[in-house]
Amino acid sequence: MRVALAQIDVQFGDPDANFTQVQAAIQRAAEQAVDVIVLPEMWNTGYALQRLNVLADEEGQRTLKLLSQLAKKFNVNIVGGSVAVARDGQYYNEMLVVNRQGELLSRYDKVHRFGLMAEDRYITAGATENLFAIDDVPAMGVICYDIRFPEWLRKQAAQGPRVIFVSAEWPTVRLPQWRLLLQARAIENQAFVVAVNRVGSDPDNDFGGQSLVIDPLGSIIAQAEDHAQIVTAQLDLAQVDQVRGQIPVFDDRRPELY
Ligand SMILES: O=C(O)CCC(=O)C(=O)O
Repeated sequence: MRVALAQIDVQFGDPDANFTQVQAAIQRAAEQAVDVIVLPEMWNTGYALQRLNVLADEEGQRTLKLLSQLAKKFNVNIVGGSVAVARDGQYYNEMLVVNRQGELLSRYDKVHRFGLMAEDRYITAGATENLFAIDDVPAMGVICYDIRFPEWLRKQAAQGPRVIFVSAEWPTVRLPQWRLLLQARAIENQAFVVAVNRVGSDPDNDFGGQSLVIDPLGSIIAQAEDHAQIVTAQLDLAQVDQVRGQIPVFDDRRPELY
C-alpha cells in the first residue's frame, strides 16, 4: 500500500479556499501513483469554531461530493481527514473515507473533544468506532486528541486493522509528544500509523507539520517537514504479520484482568 500524506496550511474560517487547496493537493498526490491519500483534521474551517453556524458543511455533503469525485477521477482511496459538519443543529468533527469508486466507506465523529481548543463547547462528541477496509486491507481512523487514549485505539486494533490513520491539527509546542504517542500506538498495536498534521497558524496556535508514517516496530519510515508538502511512503503490510507473529500481544492479552 502506497500512501500520500497531504500536509497543507488550512486557511482559518475559509472553506472556499480550503476546498480549492485540497483539490489541488489531492491532484498532486494522485500524480504520484498512490493507493491512499490522507488529509489533516478540520481542513474545511480550521478551528473557527465560533462561526460553525455559517461555516460547517451541512451533513458533510460538499465534502463528500468533492472527495467522491476526486477518488473516482484519480482511482484512489481518500481518508478525508476531518471536516466540521453540521447535522441536526449540532456540529461534529467528522472523518469521511471514500474508496476508489467514490463510495463512502465510513464516517467517524471524533470521540474525544479537546478542551484546550474549546471543542467541548462547540463540538458534539462521537460514540462509534471507525473500522473499514481499503483495497481489502483492514484499517481504522482516529482524529488528533484521540491518540492520547490508547484504550480507544486498542479496542479497535484488537479487531484486526493493519493500518491506523490519524488526522490532526497538532500544535507545534507539543510535537515531541505527537511523535512519541504515535510511535507508542504503532508499537503496542503492531500496526502501521499514517498520521497527517497541518502546517501554518491560526489566531491561537502554530502548527508545525511533522506528519509521520511509522512501521509496526515504531520506526519512522517517512516524515514531513514544517511546510506544506506531499509525503509518500510504501507500507510493506507483510511486516504486520511478522511483528504480530514474533510477539503475539493480541493473543497474550489478559482482558479478563483489565
Ligand atoms: O492532544 C494534543 O496535544 C493536541 C490535540 C489537538 O490539537 C486536537 O485534538 O485538535
